[in-house]
Amino acid sequence: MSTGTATATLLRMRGIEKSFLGVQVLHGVDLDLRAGEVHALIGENGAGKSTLMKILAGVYQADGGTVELDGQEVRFEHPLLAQQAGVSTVFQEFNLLPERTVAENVFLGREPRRNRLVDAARMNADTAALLDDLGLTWLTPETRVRSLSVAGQQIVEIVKALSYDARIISMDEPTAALADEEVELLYRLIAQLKERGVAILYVSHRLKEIFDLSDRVTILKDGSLVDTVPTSQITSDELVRKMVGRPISSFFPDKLPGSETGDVRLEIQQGGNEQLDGIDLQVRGGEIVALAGLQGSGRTEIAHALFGVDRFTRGTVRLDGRPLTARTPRQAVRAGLALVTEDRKGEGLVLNQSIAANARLVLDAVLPGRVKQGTRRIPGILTSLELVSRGASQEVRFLSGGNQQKVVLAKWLATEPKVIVLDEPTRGIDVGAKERVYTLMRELSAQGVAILMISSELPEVLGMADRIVVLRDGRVAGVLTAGSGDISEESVMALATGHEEQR
Ligand SMILES: Nc1ncnc2c1ncn2[C@@H]1O[C@H](COP(=O)(O)OP(=O)(O)OP(=O)(O)O)[C@@H](O)[C@H]1O
Repeated sequence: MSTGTATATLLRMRGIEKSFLGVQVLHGVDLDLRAGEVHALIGENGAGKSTLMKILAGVYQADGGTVELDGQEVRFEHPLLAQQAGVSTVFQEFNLLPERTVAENVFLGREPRRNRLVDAARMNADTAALLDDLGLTWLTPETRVRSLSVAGQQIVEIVKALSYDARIISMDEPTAALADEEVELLYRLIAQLKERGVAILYVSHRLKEIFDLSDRVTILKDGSLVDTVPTSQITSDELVRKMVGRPISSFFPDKLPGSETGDVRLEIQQGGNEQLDGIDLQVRGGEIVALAGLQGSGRTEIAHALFGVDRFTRGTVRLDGRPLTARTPRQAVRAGLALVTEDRKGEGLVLNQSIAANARLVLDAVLPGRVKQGTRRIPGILTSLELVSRGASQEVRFLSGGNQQKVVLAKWLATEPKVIVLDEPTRGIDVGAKERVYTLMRELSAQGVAILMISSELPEVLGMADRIVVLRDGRVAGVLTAGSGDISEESVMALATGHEEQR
């Protein structure tokens, strides 16, 4: 136990100020980190979380305020200086070299040498010792990073941080790309880091994680500090109110009055290819059908096969009764499909172009005849998504991650699709904006759009879907209907894992 160190303040940030291009985004923020604590940092999209984290990491320089480490004022002019002082950051985009091994990545730029040559044996042994210490014996120093899962790569980043004797590790939405079982692994690793007295600064939009993991939570709003509180002393409603500035009453909005389920718009009969087999699926106009399942169960593969990214080699797909044979995404869009993917790295957004230009990207590229009409809808869509920006002419690279995701959504909604496939539509989006996305889904349903939603967040699946199609190993493991009584997180998981018989 590290109770002796649990209260020692390692890091003290005071009055941190930061402006970009003359616009102030941090207004005198204070933050303390104690040894052995998980300190959550939360706030709406654009609140300034990443900026504060990057100042701590030496990526950005603060315009004002002070940072003290162990009571000594420090100023990290470069990320390497922060790292050498024991302050490491695990960003969402990893800084690993995929073709090199785990050990080569951990010791990149400071390889142990013997007679001027890299001492690979020692490097591997030192890495093995670090892995061993954390009980990560399934990971070997000689493994090439490219062959690792996202979780594996994240672990390499954490091991690298520890090899620098990190006493502070910041994590930016570390579970965003992890499967459920990998999240468990991360939780265990975080518990071990705490035991060692490492302070963890944890940015996440998932409230469950904040309550599962954190000892204290700091809330930012519009670049200002709202509060820092022990997590055990705040309810999730209070937390949301401090963050969004208003209570969120019914998180999942009810169906709009007059919403009716119409004819079948999308139908897959016995769809199959290398990954999928015997997929039967129907989505009616006005209906929201969720695809649930573990990562690799075939959820995204169905979306890709529908959208012409991949293909069904068996079975038939119909859209409004007519056979759909999209061989390319372009054909799929023309037929009336939209596929909104979780797009965090800006794939599909042209980062150095404006919000306005990005929002009409699909219209311009694929639906020239509808540009005028579609473009008119864009401002309304962006407003309802609560986009935080300095106007439609702002380049998207200057938007926060969550706000970039909203532009991706807008780009697809502007095409007025008949069938919309939403792949993890609210990942990285704050709670207030999530509510807006759900309301928007209800509005689209009321207009007769058929919605196919892929989501790893079971509360979202249960809160929004009329039917849940649970996949396992590329097949439909079962279909659950909303309001039928047998529907719960457990029943979905039981189907997804194949453990239904054991319950
Ligand atoms: N390099 C930059 N240049 C200009 N403005 C920037 C830059 N980086 C961030 N901003 C602006 O600073 C503000 C805070 O952004 P930041 O990325 O810190 O938010 P965040 O709280 O991490 O949001 P999210 O939850 O969406 O990731 C936003 O208004 C953003 O547009």
